[in-house]
Amino acid sequence: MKHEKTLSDTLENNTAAYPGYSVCADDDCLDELQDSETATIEKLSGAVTTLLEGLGEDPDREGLVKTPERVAKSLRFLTKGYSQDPEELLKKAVFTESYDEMVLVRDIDLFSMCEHHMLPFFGKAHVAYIPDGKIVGLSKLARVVEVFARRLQVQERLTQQIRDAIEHVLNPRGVAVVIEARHMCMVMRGVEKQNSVTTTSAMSGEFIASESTRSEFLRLIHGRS
Ligand SMILES: Nc1nc2c(ncn2[C@@H]2O[C@H](COP(=O)(O)OP(=O)(O)OP(=O)(O)O)[C@@H](O)[C@H]2O)c(=O)[nH]1
Ligand SMILES: [Zn+2]
Repeated sequence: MKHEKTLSDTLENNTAAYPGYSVCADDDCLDELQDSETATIEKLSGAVTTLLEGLGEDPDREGLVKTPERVAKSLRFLTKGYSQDPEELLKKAVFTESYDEMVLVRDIDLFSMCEHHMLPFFGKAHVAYIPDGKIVGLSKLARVVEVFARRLQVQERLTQQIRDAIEHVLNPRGVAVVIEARHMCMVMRGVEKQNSVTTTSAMSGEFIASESTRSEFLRLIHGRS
């Protein structure tokens, strides 16, 4: 949908104005988009003001006057994945190629927010697939991670969604995704375990059927190739 594409391009630039306006070329479309974004920022800002009051803060004191709007814009950026379609994004760079060995992009930085506490979790994703006649632009694998990470998530679902999007678009011989992340809700509060790291994996096809393929992937992501 052209509105969504324009909005996500804009949020990519992390701005409330619309300089990234390029997909949707008519003024009505731009106005509609701006109105909708302004309304969203206003709604979020109001909620942040309520939060500040709930904390016993004075939202009118100098340091906090702009905070509701800042937080609103920051949240829009951190959840921009809602307005992006990961499968469309992958389809932008699919090429016919006979390469049929594993392709692995390792150590993709990711920042997400847990849906339980809306606190960050962050770490690395490792994404591999074995092509079956089609390859995809390497950056698109990292972009897919980004789209799903920029939503409220649980790590397990994030891992599976990345696998499923690649599976749907490329129909490869197999996909493997491993995410290693630290959850701030377990570090800064709650159980307060500073060094805990959570690992999740989602695989398909040959990564499940062949133990040697799975072992090769695990060896490669841990840098012992
Ligand atoms: N499975 C899973 N759990 C998560 C993720 N992010 C946060 N959590 C957990 O979500 C759970 C929510 O548990 P609750 O008991 O409802 O919330 P809580 O009282 O704040 O829990 P504590 O964090 O243990 O203090 C906690 O165990 C969190 O560690 C995630 O990505 N996957
Ligand atoms: Zn949490």
